[in-house]
Amino acid sequence: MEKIYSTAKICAFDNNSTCDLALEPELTQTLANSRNPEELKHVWVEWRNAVGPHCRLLFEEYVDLSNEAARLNNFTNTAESWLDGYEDPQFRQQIESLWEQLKPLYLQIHAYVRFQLRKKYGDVVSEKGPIPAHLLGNMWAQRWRNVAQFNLPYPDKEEVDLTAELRAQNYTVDKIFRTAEDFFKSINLTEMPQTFWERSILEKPKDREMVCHASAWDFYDRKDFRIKQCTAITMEHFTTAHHEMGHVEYFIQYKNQPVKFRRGANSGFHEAVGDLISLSVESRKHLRKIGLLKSESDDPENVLNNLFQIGLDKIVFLPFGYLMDLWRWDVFEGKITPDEYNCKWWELREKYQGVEPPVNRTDQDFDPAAKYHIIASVPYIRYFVSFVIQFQFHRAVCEKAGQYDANDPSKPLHECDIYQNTEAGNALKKMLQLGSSRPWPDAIEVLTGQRTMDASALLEYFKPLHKWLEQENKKNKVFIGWEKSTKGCVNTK
Ligand SMILES: O=C(CCC(O)(O)[C@H](Cc1ccccc1)NC(=O)c1ccccc1)N[C@@H](Cc1c[nH]c2ccccc12)C(=O)O
Ligand SMILES: [Zn+2]
Repeated sequence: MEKIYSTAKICAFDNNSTCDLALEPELTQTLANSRNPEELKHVWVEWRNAVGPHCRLLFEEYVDLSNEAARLNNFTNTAESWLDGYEDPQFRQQIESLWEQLKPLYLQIHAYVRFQLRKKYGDVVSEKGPIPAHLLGNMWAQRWRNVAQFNLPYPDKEEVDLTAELRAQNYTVDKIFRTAEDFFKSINLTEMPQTFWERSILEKPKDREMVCHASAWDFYDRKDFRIKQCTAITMEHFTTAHHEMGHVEYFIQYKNQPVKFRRGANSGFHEAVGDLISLSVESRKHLRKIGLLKSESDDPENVLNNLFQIGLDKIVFLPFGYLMDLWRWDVFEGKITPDEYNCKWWELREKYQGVEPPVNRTDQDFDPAAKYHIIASVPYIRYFVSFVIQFQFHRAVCEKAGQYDANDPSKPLHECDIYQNTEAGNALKKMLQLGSSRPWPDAIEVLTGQRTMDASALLEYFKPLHKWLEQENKKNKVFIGWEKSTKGCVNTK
């Protein structure tokens, strides 16, 4: 399935003699930059046609083999095996409770974006229904930052978008990774060893096919750590470089643990390290420090525009981060059978994300395979966990750096930047060095003083945006939530 996914190609929208377009970089770029709904629909549908049907039977076989392996390891099925690392029988209930706390914020940004998209695209976007998934700037509608420029709260205050700025300043792939490394070093974490630069693959090779989905690798010899990424000069890849290097920093911090404990406290911790650093990097204060933001003024409109763009990544991701394994847990437990795979997927996409397919789907399609983690058997609830705990980590390190104080409105959480603050870095380091040697509540307590996952830090970070969205949606009399989709998935049997 990885081979099918990593080598799949489709033909261009306006020219079907060009048929060598791959997910990265071509299709990703089109979904990010095209404003032509027909072209977006073409890329969205053709990608799914190129991967889904060819993976459908392989996936069924994978489910049986994976469950057999789980049983041989004394688990009931793969779902139980995947959840074992969270060491809490209440884990799924905790995730559901976190989603209930975060859902109101999601409903507000969803309603606002649907209103804006309707202004831009007209009736292809219904007033009260789910949002068509191909118009949101991303192949899986999991982050909507690429459609920020016609959704900004204060559009007349628009500043140059970061992808344009990176290109204007001739950022290279190497400079993207050196910039990320510089941040980690500045807070007293560790520079990349020489072999990292010699052995990593940071650009898509021209002479051969490669699994382009980014990944970080620990060779467990305490010296050899690498990243594989088909890096493009975009803001998304700039953030992904920090994400991948966060994995490598964790490898380095726990490298003196016994091999058994050279893992994240739980898988969400591993996904949170790089994204935590990105929360500082994407603050206006930091972007200005590294010359990616020219404007001197930090007036409230500019600050809110920036917070909104971060929300299009972080808030928007939450329902997707949840539904991915809601679907797979049911598949492994046999609650979703092969002929229900696709229509149950679209039920969850509508119920949690409020998105719909641009064209009707059937049980003969297999749209989950359009996402790397499904065909590569990479669990996904780890990212939902990460998107919650990274804000708890951010609140803790920002307090340590004296950049956040719950009682001081002049130091809001979303303006914090821990760059060059070694006290913050040392506090983070103490948690990372534990690896998986202690239960994860002990690890998170070392940094934050809390022993549980807690949505309050994320809600605190986005509080100004939440208030603005509620006012704006009320002013525009926008319908909050979504009615039943007119598109969807039909069983042909
Ligand atoms: O998949 C990734 C990044 C890839 C990864 O770094 O998480 C990678 C996935 C993977 C796992 C196993 C085999 C191959 C790829 N995980 C790792 O490399 C990794 C390394 C060490 C420990 C655990 C995971 N991000 C997610 C979502 C995401 C989270 N934070 C982001 C920031 C920017 C952009 C996307 C994301 C996605 O693209 O849907
Ligand atoms: Zn990761």
